[in-house]
Amino acid sequence: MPAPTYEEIRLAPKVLLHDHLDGGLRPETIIELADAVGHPLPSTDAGELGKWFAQAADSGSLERYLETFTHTVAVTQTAEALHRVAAECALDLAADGVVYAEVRYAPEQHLERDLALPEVVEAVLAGFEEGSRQAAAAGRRIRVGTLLTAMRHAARSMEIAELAVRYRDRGVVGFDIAGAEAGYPPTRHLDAFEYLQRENFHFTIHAGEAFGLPSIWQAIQWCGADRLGHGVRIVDDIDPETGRLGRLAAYVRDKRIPLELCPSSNVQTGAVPSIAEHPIGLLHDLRFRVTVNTDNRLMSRTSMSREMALLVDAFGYGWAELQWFTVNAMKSAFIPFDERLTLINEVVKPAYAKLLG
Ligand SMILES: O=c1[nH]cnc2c1ncn2[C@H]1C[C@H](O)[C@@H](CO)O1
Ligand SMILES: [Zn+2]
Repeated sequence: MPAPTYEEIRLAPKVLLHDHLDGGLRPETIIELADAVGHPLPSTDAGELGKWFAQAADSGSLERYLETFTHTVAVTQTAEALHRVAAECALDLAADGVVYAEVRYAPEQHLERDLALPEVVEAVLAGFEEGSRQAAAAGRRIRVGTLLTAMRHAARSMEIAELAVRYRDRGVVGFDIAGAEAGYPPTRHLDAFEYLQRENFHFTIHAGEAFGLPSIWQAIQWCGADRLGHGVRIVDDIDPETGRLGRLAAYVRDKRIPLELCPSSNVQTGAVPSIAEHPIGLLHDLRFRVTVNTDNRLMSRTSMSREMALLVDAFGYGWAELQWFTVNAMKSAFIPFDERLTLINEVVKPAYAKLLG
């Protein structure tokens, strides 16, 4: 069977668990929003600006990669701006064939003007609803859940965890911590994770991206993370010659802990040397609960379809593997089990059954 093409992949249903709202703005929108608030940008030409983000993020360091967010955060400090970028996010994902997405952002980064935390959350939720409604009207159905992120270098994780729980029945489906990993272990936020567990809520933790096994171990065994944001460094606990797993890697695989892998982002931050050398190949072969994600579509100039197409090219994957990634992601989502099952059985499987022929 011929390899899936980019256009065929775009039309196939896909599921995305790790995508940052402030990492996915359209360059044109950044320019308009920046103009309205007088924020200076490296370029006011949409094509040039898109290139600038990709090049600046292509730094080989997570810290330098994160500096590019100054611009996207600076222009999203009002309810209108947040509503707009959330609506456009839902539309862009739907146009790319994503049928279910969990999109995250850090509410604490949008308080520079006069918004309060609940206003930030409400603006984004309303934007996702509006974008999803417009996408459905255009024949592209998408469901978007929100994860609230706390910044790991800051000290607001408890407040953000409480905010997430407060909005749990209005579209917020989980919690996350992000930001520079080295020097900011997840255990700094243990009180927030313990609170979330007491509330029977769900969370993922960025771990094992720019720092290795101790970060993954803490995220799982101290903090109780349901999923790992990236988690790619779990390969450090696998013998490359024999495929033999260390205790932590065995635990992650045995417990079916989902890995939110983001191939292009990992190449940009220097976590891996290239897509072809990305440990996703090994982790797939060893049947870890692997999922494929975009991380930041603007900084990586990517989409779910592009990430999948890159893997098809590098590893020779076909529809069977793309279905496996998609079902893995849907199984690992933070929405209720019956709703996940419905999406798997009524949306994902019938479409891939046709593609598999
Ligand atoms: O891949 C990432 N690792 C750690 N932090 C990240 C990554 N991508 C985005 N962020 C940060 C920058 C954003 O401003 C923040 C919230 O989305 O999360
Ligand atoms: Zn991320």
